[in-house]
Amino acid sequence: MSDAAGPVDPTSTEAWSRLTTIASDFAPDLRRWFADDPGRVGRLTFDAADLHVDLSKGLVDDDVLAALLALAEQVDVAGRRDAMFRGDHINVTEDRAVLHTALRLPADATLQVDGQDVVDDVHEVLDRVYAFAEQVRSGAWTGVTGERIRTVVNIGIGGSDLGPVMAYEALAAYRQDGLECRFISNIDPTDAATTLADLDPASTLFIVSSKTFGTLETLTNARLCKQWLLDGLGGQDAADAVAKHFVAVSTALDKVADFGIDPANAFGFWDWVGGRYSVDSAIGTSLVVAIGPEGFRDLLSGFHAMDEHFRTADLAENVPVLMGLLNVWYTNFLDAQTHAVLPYAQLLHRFPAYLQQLTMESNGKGVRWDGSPVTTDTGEVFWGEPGTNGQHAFYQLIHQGTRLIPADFIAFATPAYPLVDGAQDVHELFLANFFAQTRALAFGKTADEVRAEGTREEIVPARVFSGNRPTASIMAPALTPGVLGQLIALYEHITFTQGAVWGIDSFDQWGVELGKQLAQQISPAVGGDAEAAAQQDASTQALIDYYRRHRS
Ligand SMILES: O=P(O)(O)OC[C@H]1O[C@](O)(CO)[C@@H](O)[C@@H]1O
Repeated sequence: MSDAAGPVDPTSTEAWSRLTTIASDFAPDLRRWFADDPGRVGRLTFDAADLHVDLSKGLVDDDVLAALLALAEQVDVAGRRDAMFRGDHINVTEDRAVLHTALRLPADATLQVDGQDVVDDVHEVLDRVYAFAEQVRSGAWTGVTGERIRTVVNIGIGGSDLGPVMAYEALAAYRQDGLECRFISNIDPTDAATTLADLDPASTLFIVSSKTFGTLETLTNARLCKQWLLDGLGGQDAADAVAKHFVAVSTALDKVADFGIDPANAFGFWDWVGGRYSVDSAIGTSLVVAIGPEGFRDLLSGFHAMDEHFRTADLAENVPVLMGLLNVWYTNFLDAQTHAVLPYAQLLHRFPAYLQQLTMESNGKGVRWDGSPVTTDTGEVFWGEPGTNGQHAFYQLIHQGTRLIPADFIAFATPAYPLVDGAQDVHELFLANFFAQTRALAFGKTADEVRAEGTREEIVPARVFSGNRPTASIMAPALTPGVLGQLIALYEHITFTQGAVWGIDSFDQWGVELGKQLAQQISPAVGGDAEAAAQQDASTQALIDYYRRHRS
């Protein structure tokens, strides 16, 4: 499967035909499959690093699995994976290597890419980030008035925000007391205003995080924050204040300097790190400040452990490959359109949002990496909320609605904050819900079972649960930095596997460009430029007109 030859069309493979045939009269019956096959759970449960993954409640039997693995062989998922790890330019439309896996290689590894040992580069920057974070954590780094830094505000959007904020929330138990991180992402001025409202400029440090350092939202927010800082400090020399209160993370260090941030206070990364794959680069600087270099090292080791599993495990035992293939089965053969991610861990409340960028910006594509149209549906709409909140909101549809919604359930044996209600361990009650939901979804409740409870016949149908609703259960001992790294890498590689099957470039994001361009073009019209307004379509003109009549 060479890039020159273009991707293999998955629908042209023998395995795809086999899957089509299987799907045509597929009648999943998890009750029977479990009853008839005592080995099912053992065969479909896997350990990858610290993650324990049970796929037995998925809609998959041995035939389906064999055909999916054959599909992976026939489109050469392993070859594409190896090309990624090697540093080949598999991001074809941007002619770039895709090497987020190099960000978590240990310092004694080597990886030559385009004539350069990238591991040296990675660790040189990591050491600088760690030294900076230690200074902030210890109080050695002070603001321009000599005050200790109490709040670090990360300014970034997309991958320069979602990863750090998700991990900051997830690892709340590992944060240093007395040092808070906040995050500004939206260009809605309300975001900056509410985030800064109760902060003291003298003890606030900003990290401007932007791969390109050209993103409108981030640069606008950075300017707002600079103004807020200078106004609040009153009379301090601007250059001195910026030097003590602003650092930057970017691949474009020249633009950082243009913004007025000293390159000595900037941490670089490389074009081979995609934004949505960058939380483990210097983009994670706010997180390093929060959890410390030791915590961040553990996070990186977790990523690396999952990378090694993905790189070396047989496809038949390879958890990201299996989960990616199952998603292809659900999407392309069983007509699933969305995928729920349901963490039974309050601290993972931003994980679904993080996965939305990872999966949907990666695989929401209509052309393959050679420019030809895709030959089948791609992408899945990822969404979710932490359990048990979701149970009291949208689980109704997952249990009894007409759509098939594969769902990943995530839980941890040990809670971050153990609490007891009287004699009852609340975490166990929480976990009982986690176990109950996947069981209910898999095995349902028949009409006879409903009747046996004495239910009136007219409402029996409403109380039946069909079952056979697929879930994957992911468990780990605890939500540590290492386990979080494994979890993120798991989903990165699931996303990779799906993209490889579909033959798409999962590492570009041209779909976000048109809206950005138009926003620049429409901006003068919003500000009252009649000529610019006249160039807009009738609907847009009318909406802008409404805004201009109603603004205060
Ligand atoms: O880090 P930057 O360059 O500011 O980009 C932010 C985000 O914008 C995008 O390029 C497009 O939304 C994302 O891929 C990226 O994470």
